Amino acid sequence: MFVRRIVVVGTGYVGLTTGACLASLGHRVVCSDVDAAKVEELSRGEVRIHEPGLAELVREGIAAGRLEFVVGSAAAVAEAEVVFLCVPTPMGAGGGADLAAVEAVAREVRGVLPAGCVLVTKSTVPVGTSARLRELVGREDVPVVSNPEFLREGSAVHDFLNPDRIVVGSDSQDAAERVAALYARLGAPTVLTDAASAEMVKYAANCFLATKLSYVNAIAELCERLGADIADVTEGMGYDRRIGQSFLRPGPGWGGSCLPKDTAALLQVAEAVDFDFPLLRATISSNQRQRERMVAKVQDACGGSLDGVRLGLLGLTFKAGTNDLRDSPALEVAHLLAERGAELVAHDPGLRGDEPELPDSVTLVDDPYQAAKGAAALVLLTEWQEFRTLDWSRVAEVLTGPVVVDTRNHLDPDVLHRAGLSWRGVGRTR
Ligand SMILES: NC(=O)c1ccc[n+]([C@@H]2O[C@H](COP(=O)([O-])OP(=O)(O)OC[C@H]3O[C@@H](n4cnc5c(N)ncnc54)[C@H](O)[C@@H]3O)[C@@H](O)[C@H]2O)c1
Ligand SMILES: O=c1ccn([C@@H]2O[C@H](COP(=O)(O)OP(=O)(O)O[C@H]3O[C@H](CO)[C@@H](O)[C@H](O)[C@H]3O)[C@@H](O)[C@H]2O)c(=O)[nH]1
Repeated sequence: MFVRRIVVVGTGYVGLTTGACLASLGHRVVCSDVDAAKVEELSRGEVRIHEPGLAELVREGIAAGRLEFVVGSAAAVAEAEVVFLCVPTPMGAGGGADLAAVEAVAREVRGVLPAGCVLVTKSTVPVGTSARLRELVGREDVPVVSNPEFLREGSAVHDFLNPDRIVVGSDSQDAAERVAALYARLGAPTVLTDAASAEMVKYAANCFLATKLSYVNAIAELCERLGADIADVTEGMGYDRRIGQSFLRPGPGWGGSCLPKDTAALLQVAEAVDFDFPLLRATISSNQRQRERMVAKVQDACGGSLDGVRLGLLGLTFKAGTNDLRDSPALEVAHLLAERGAELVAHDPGLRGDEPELPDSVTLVDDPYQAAKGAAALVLLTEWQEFRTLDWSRVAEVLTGPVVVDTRNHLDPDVLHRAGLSWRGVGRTR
């Protein structure tokens, strides 16, 4: 059954993907945002974020008359059947989730939501937020539903349309079923539960993923000390179906717009109910240590000092396939290298150079060979596919030192060795 009017508030990674994908499933969607310039661009089919297939879906939705963009939420929701909140919930003071945007929208729309309309939180919000929103909205005729989103950046459209599961929680069974029905065509396993449990699923999943990565990064360090090879170790672990092969790649630490803020938020929620959570604290502190460990690796590769040393960096985004720099481990490693006196020249295929998050200490160049030119070492920080197939002989010619530090174990050491380069990975014996 198609819904005549879905409103999606917030047109970022989650909101725009949700709006465009729901329109592609046949629903009629209005997306609203406070950013008037963005709304204008989106109305022309121009998409700023780098997500495969998203711009195409947006243009198709507009052309089919099923997707439109407006500024502000109050007017948009007047005839809505379902309203999705997809606004930011960044890390606030003390580590908790800042709910200012979610609450601002709730206040903006509470007087104009039609009777029977369902208000859905898709933003990641702490347990108890649905209950708080119900009070804030103060409308018996407007049920509140939690429907957390699990998409990954870089594969947002694919993940939305091929979800591992749909989670919908509410104290109103009827409202939860109406929201679950929107996804019926996707045929995904659906968990229908109460609002608190749905909110908890999201944090429990992200914190589990972060813990898995901190664990793998620690095992990689142990491999280095004991002479074992992390690639073989994780392959051997991953064949156990209870563990699985995914999310086992060591790196410069986990980052991005979600895992860091969500781990901090769950820790704060735990503290608020007097629950000591040393496991999660260690997950977070190990991640900070991992970044510092990568810097020590680079320093060691450069003979002990980074003062005045020129380094080429490959990648600055928090992972490949996105132009998102929020909480990027690569940026933090760059910051720590600059603090030790290194001169940094970087290339990232996802960046244009006008991103406000780019620090002054890094010069961004258009191609990887320019980043390598005159550098004492090349440091790979983000696993862009194109870095695997560089002309390594050309890289070796322009580097002043023959060293490549590969913080993602992304490159083929044999290929680099053949080009006369020395390769240093993470937790590898080769
Ligand atoms: N990025 C992801 O991969 C991802 C995945 C799952 C869940 N989430 C969660 O989804 C939420 C949104 O994340 P995002 O990455 O899409 O954020 P984003 O920063 O990419 O986009 C948020 C959008 O909301 C708009 N906005 C802010 N305040 C508004 C208001 N009052 N009214 C209307 N629009 C407003 C902003 O202009 C922006 O366009 C967060 O809670 C996040 O934790 C994100
Ligand atoms: O084997 C791995 C996998 C990931 N990472 C790093 O972990 C971070 C997070 O990666 P990923 O989870 O792919 O990125 P996100 O797009 O932030 O997605 C996470 O955060 C989203 C927002 O909550 C959730 O919806 C997703 O399910 C969850 O995977 C990045 O820095 C990656 O480089 C590794 O170092 N090794």
